Parts: sequence; structure tokens; C-alpha cells
Amino acid sequence: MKPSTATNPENGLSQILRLVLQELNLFYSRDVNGVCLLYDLLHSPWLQALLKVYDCLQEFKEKKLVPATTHAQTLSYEALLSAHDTVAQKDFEPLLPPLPDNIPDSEEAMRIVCLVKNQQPLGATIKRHEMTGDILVARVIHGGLAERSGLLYAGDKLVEVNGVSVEGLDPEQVIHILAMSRGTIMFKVVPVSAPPVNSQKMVYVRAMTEYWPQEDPTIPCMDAGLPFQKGDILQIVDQNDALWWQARKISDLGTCAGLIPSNHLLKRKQREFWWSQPYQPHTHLKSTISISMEEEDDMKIDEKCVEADEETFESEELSEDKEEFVGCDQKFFIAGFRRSMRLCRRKSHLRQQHAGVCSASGCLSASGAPYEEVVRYQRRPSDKHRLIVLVGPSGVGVNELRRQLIERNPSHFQSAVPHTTRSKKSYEMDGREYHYVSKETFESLMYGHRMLEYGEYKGHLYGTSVDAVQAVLDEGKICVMDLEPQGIQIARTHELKPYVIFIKPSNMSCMKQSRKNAKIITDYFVDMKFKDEDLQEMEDLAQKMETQFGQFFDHVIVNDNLQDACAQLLSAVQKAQEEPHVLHEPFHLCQGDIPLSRPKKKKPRTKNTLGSASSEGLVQAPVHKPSEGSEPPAKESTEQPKEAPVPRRQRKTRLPLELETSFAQKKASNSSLLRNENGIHMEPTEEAVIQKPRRKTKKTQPAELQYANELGVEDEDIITDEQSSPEQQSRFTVPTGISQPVGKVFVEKSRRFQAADRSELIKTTENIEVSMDVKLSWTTRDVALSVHRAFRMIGLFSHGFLAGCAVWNIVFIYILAGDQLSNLSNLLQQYKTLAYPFQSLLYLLLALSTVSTFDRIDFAKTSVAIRNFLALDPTALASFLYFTALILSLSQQMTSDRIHLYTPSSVNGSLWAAGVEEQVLQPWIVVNLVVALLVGLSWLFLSYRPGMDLSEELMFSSDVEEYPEKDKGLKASS
Ligand SMILES: Nc1ncnc2c1ncn2[C@@H]1O[C@H](COP(=O)(O)OP(=O)(O)OP(=O)(O)O)[C@@H](O)[C@H]1O
Repeated sequence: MKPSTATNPENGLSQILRLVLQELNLFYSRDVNGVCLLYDLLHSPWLQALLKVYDCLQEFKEKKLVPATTHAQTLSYEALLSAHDTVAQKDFEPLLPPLPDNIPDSEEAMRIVCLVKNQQPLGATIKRHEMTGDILVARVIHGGLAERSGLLYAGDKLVEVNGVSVEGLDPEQVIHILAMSRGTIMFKVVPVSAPPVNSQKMVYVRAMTEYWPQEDPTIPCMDAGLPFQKGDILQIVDQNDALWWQARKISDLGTCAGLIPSNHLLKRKQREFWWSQPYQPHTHLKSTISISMEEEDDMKIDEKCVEADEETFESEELSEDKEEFVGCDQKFFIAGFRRSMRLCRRKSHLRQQHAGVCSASGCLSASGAPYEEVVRYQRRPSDKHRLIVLVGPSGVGVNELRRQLIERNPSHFQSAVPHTTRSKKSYEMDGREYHYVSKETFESLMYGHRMLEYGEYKGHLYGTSVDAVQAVLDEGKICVMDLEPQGIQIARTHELKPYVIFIKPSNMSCMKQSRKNAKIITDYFVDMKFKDEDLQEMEDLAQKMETQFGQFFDHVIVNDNLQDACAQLLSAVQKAQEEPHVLHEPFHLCQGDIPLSRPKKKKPRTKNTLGSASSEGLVQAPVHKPSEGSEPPAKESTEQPKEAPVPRRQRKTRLPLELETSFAQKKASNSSLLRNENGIHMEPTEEAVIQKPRRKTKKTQPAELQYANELGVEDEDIITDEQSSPEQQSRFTVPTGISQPVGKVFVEKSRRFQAADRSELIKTTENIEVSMDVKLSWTTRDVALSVHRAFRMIGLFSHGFLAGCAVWNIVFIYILAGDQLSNLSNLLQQYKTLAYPFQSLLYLLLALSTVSTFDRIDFAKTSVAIRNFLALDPTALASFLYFTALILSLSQQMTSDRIHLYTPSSVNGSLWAAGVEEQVLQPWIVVNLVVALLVGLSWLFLSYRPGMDLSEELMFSSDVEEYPEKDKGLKASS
């Protein structure tokens, strides 16, 4: 019997594809360049579906057609085809209104886009062009209807909405029209000449910080923002805008993307937030110091107890060893459970490590990259096992769980054998209890970054090396170790791929119950019962660890019932080895999996720039809803730590850097569709997008729209990255070279080389690193920006104050001068003392205000400045009026002087001849009146756009060109 096409391996294309994929698997495991791309392509669901359709067709082609019913036998092929044609020609699309035909010939190339409302968001934002006043599509949100239709692009100029011209309207008004529309919405747009093409691949990142758009006044459109928490995995779908990226949560891939700050912007925000806290800037430093001080205290206690403890410790150690040998049937030996490891970690060497680790890793989340690139990793059976790292507050049961896990299956789980510099005891064996090494060898491992952690106890060094862990993994076993959370970053290497499990205490009441009979093992009291303070301390510490390092935890186990916790641990460990997980980029095994995150260097785009004084009104806020089956790059581990709700930081609401004229609406919003109060309610729109190109008579004007992309990418942002790069390398890919075990190094001091103690030098360097960390963020530009912002504040104040003074001045003058200037001598008498100080104050305020308004105009682009003035741009008008007022005031300076020197004409030497008062004072009064009017008007104009600030934009934009290149370099190096 002839096999059917689908099952015939020779004919079935699906089958062939399956074979090709099998072949590819071989190359895949060998990591051959480009295979991943091909693999993904062949795996793509659309190709599979296409091939299945093809196979089905082939199968049916070979079959002899048999009519399904006897009735059908009478049907002719012609009748069938005619029925098909009738159905096929039927238009099932919604009925759309006819195109308006009164469009003038001179009109620009137009595109008419019709959308029919439904429950989905349109997913686009609009803004007003700063110079032309046009309403533009600012951003098309990835995954929204606008994007899916492929007919609306960022930069498209909106001409009409439902037949209503949008010329001269504010974005809010446009939104209002949209919100009021029902049924079909018709947009008439002038298409952007070169629609932006998003050629970037998607990037997956782990958020190392949290972000709340509602608390960020600088976001171009609050409703389009995507809130996220530490540890969330985000799919970045669009990085075209260097300041605001579009992303989705991996758990919500079916939804529209949302706006998130770019890496650099978020870093800057973090830094600004940091600096905005008057007493916080030093907490970083303080925390390190306080850690050291706490440890100092610990040390004192330890030293006091050390003598008493020494004996106990040694005997404990011995008895434990004996127990392990004698008490176990299988005669396995669990190394790495020496109390020395637990003890020494909290001692002096850890203090050093703290400084290093804190600057290198612990504080990384606070000052380092806010996003960490991740890739999907699925361990193949031939791969080594992943290292299992247990982390938890002291006393929570980390050791107990580890011990129980190993005891369950010692041939499968094992601890790493630690190193020590102490001498071997008679009953010990090298490589079983410890690797006994000299101090030099130990130090060489330390300086060669081969120690995952180390500490000193009673003058001896103890530590666990990467090689010891490797040795366990090489045996095909799963290495289980416990680490202080600060050490996680050091363990995050390509070779170890650690899976971090956080052991969390349950609540106090449960613990009181479960730890009733448990014994806490401390440095100097052995087997002491848990007290309430111990449990409370454990709970507090767990919370701190979660807040600070939660983003690194792959799984969380609450250790309430020991047996349950152990079962959970076992299952988590198995899942870690068998299921796909997300790993950070240094683990990147397959270059094709996820692209490097840097967007291609593109021409600055017209939309949404930090400096542009435009903001975006949301045409339709994206609604985030459960996934609709988009394919994640990595199945997010189901046992991914459920992020403990990190307490939100109190964010200071500040004037947005971006200086937006807030177009965000606060009206008629449908709360069911929008996520916050700035949402602009446009009824959901959708679908049936029809493009009907009109005759072309004129090219569109993108060049005009392409004003500079004033991005605030700062030097230090880039520098930080570059600096962190080698640092990361040292941490993530542990160097294989071993440093020389010499205690002395030669350093240049006072122009000649002198020997210095190596460990001292390292300590000093670490300290410098910590304090440098603080200083790094504060550059000359930051100083300039702060000064500038202070001046801007003074400027803003002076506008209002000046207007008040000028009005008060003229009112005062008129009151004193009386009706028809009948009382001029009284005015002179009264005003003469005021003339100098008051007029000087007016000059000063006028000068300040004039400079402050000039700051808002780009005189380098004179034509633009003049055009703005002619187009009655409020800012340009205000600066002109201020300048005129200043000149007019100065022109009357002589008169002010004369008023100051007023003496009645009867007095000898008087400057005021009888009867000249009116002649002199009248123009002075008129000028003061005009000045008051001009100043008042300017103030009104300025209040239209109080936030606009060109200098700041220019300061930020100076880096724009450098940014992609630097970043490229950075990526290349990484
Ligand atoms: N779920 C639990 N129920 C009851 N007792 C427990 C539980 N978990 C741990 N214990 C007990 O608590 C004590 C401390 O546990 P363990 O030594 O494992 O803590 P640890 O996290 O390693 O702390 P340290 O780092 O201080 O050594 C041990 O006596 C252990 O048997």
C-alpha cells in the first residue's frame, strides 16, 4: 500500500523538515554560527503551518474525489466554481463611508485611514510639532491596532479626523474628537516620507529596578507607560527612541507594548533621584561603612569569645566529622559543613569582600545597569549541571536543607570541598574535609577571582573555590552550596550558571512554633535555643535581602515545615536542571538567540525627544491583558520568584526635564480602558483599515519635521557602562589565569616605585572604588545643569515678580500724580527716595527675565527664531517684548536719576526748573505704563509654556551623536 503523502518521508515536507531539524540539532549543540537563526526559522509556527497545509493538499490531490452525498453527484464543477466565485466576491468588510471628493488639487499626498471601533486600543500617541504646530503621530505602540494595520506611522501628520480639520487644534482637542466619535473613525493623514522601519530584533532583559510611570512626570504619555518591578523580565520591542523604549512583560506578551525609560534614561533618573535626596547621597557610602562598623562590633565580640570558642569549635568540628563517618551507613562524607565556613564568613575577610562585593555587585542594582540582558537557557542532557546556590538569613535553615538534600541522594548531590590554610589534622584527609593549601596559593586563588567566597578564622583562611565547585560538576553531580547574597554576582559565571534559591523564613508565629526545639548555632554559643529576637532578626534580614537582591533569586522557598521545604527544594533543583530558564547575557550560548540590545544608529527622528517641548497625548492607551500566545524566547520559569512587593519609593515630583506642555488629558476617561488619570478616552478603535492613496501633487515635509533628537545621554552614563564592562568580565567570566602568589607589589609613589603590601593595596583600591562610586555621578555637566536649573527657577520667579512690580509701580505713580497729573510735585517728593532702588530693581528683574526668555530661543538658528516670531510664537514674542521693555526702561534712566535728585525749583542748584515737571515726567510715566504692559504681556505669554528650556536641551543633546557609537563599542567589547 502506498503511504499517504503526509506519512511518506519522501514526499511529506513536514517530515523532511523534521529530519532537517534533527540534523541541525547536531550543529546547534556545537554552537555553529548562524544555526540558531536557521533553527528558529524552520521552527517558526507559520512555516510549520504552511507545510502542513501543503501536505494536506498533496494528500487530497492524490485522493479520488467522491461526492459526499448522492445529491452532490448531480452538481457540476461549473456550479461549484460559480458558487465559490459568488462567495469569494462578496465583500465582508465593514461598509465604509465614501471618500470625500472635494479635495483640492493642490493638496498634499494624503492617506485616508478608516478604523472601526471595537474594544481594542488604537495604540498610538500624538503630539504637536514644536515649530509648525502640526498634529503628528508621535509614536505607534507596538502590538496596537495602528501598528498592526501598518497604515499609521510615527511622523504622519494628522490633517482631519472624521472630516474635522485638526489645524490649530491642541492634541487634547483631537483626542476629544476621537473620544466623541462612534462607529468608524476616518483619519486623513499626510504620510511621513520615510516611514520608520523597526529592523531591531527583540531583546529580553531583567529589570534590576522598579519603575512606576504614574510617578514619572517626564514620561511623554503616562497612560502608555509600562510599570515594572525588580526582577520582571521584559521584552523590548522597540529601541528606536533612545530615551523611551517600548516593551512588554514576558508574562503579558499578548498585549500592546508600553513605554519604559531606556537604559541611559533610567540610569539618569536613578542618579537624579539619588542626588535629589539631600541626605541620601551618602547612604551608599554610609551603608558600607555601617556594615564595616557592625562587623567591627562583631569582631570585638568574636575576639572576646574566641578563646572560649576555640576549643568548642575544634571539638565540634571533630565530633561532627566522626558522626559523619560513623553514623552513616553509606559512609559518605559531607564536606563544607565545617562551622568554620559559617563562622569565618562573618569575619574580617568578609569585611573586605563586603567592600569589594558591595561595590561590585550588591550596589550594582542601585548604581549599575537598570536592565540586565537575558537569554533563554535550556540545559541539554550532555551539559554539566547548574550550580545550586542557597541563600538565606542566618538560622533560617540553609545548612539544614542542604544537608538533608545531600543525604537523600549523596551520589547525585554534593557540596564543594572548601580550601583552608590551616594545617591538616591527623584524622583528616586532603581533598575530603578541606583542600589544605599554603597562604600564597590561597591568595593567588583569591586574587585570580577563583574564590566564590572566603574568610578568615583565627588567622587561617577558609574559602570555596570555583574549581572545587567545578570538580563536583565534572563528576556529573549537582553541586549545592550556600552563599551570602553579596556573593551571588561572583558566582554568576558562564561556567557555573547558578540557580539561586532563596530560603525565606515564615512569619514569626509559625517560626515560634516550628523552631520550638531547634537550636541556633552561633559563633560563640553552641546549640542555643532560638529567642524571639533571633526570629525577628531573621525576618528583618530576609526582607532586606529580598529587597536588595530579590532580582537575582530564581526561586523562593519558605522554610516553615522542614519536610515540605526539603521536598520543594528537591523539586526546584530538578526543575533548574531540566526546564528552560532565563539567564543573564554573559551566559549567552547561542548568539542568534537574542540580539545585542543596541539599536542601529538611525537618523534622529521627529518624535518625542527629551528636549522637544512637545508631549504626546494618547490616542488610545494600551490595555494590558493576559497573553494571547505570543512566543516568548524563554518560558519564564514557573517557579520564578514571586516578587515580593517591593515598597515603593517616595518619588519626588519634579518638573519634567523634557519640559512638556502637558497635552495629557484629564477628562472623560474610561477607567475600564485606561490605567491612570491622564488617560485620554478615545473609544476603542479597530480594524478595517483601508488605505486609499490620493493623487500626489506635493511631497511631504519630513525634513522640516526632523528637528534634532535632543536626547539626554550623558557622558557618565556611557562611562559607567564602559567601566562596568571589564568589571563585569572579571565577575561573570572568571579569568583563567592565576595571579602570582607574591605578597608585595610595586607601585609608583613619589615618582619612584616602592614595594607595597598587596593585600593593603587591594583594600585601598576597593575603598577607592566605593567612594568613587559616589563621586562618579557628579560631573561638571551636572554642576552646570544644577546651576542652570537654579537660574531657571530664579528666572521663573523673576517673571512673575517683575510683572507685579511693574504694575505696582505704575499704579503707585498714577496715585501719587493725581488726576490729570495735577499733583506732580507730590509725586516727585514721594517717589524720589524710591526712584533709585525701585528702578534698579526693575532693571535687574528685566535683565534677568530677558536673559531667561532668550534662553528659550535658539539664536543659532536665526531663521527659525525669526519665523517663530512671525508665527507669533509665545516664547519668541515674550522675549521680544521683554527686550523692548528693557530698552524703554533704560531710555528713561536719566529721568529716574533726576527724580532721585529732585529738589523744589526754589532751592538753589535745583535740577528742576519751575514748570518743567510735566514736560519731563509725562514721557517717563508713559514709558513706565508701556513697560508695565509689555512685562505683563510677556509674563502671560511665558506662562503658556513655562517649562520650555533650550539650554538644558542643548546640554543634553551634545551627546546624541556619540551615544550609539559608544554603545556599539561597549557591546563589541562585551
Ligand atoms: N523548618 C524548620 N523547622 C524546625 N527547625 C528548623 C527548620 N529549619 C531549620 N531548623 C533548625 O534551625 C537550626 C538552624 O538551622 P541551620 O543551621 O541550617 O541554619 P542556617 O541558615 O544554616 O544558619 P547559619 O548560617 O547561622 O548556620 C538548626 O538546628 C535546624 O535544624
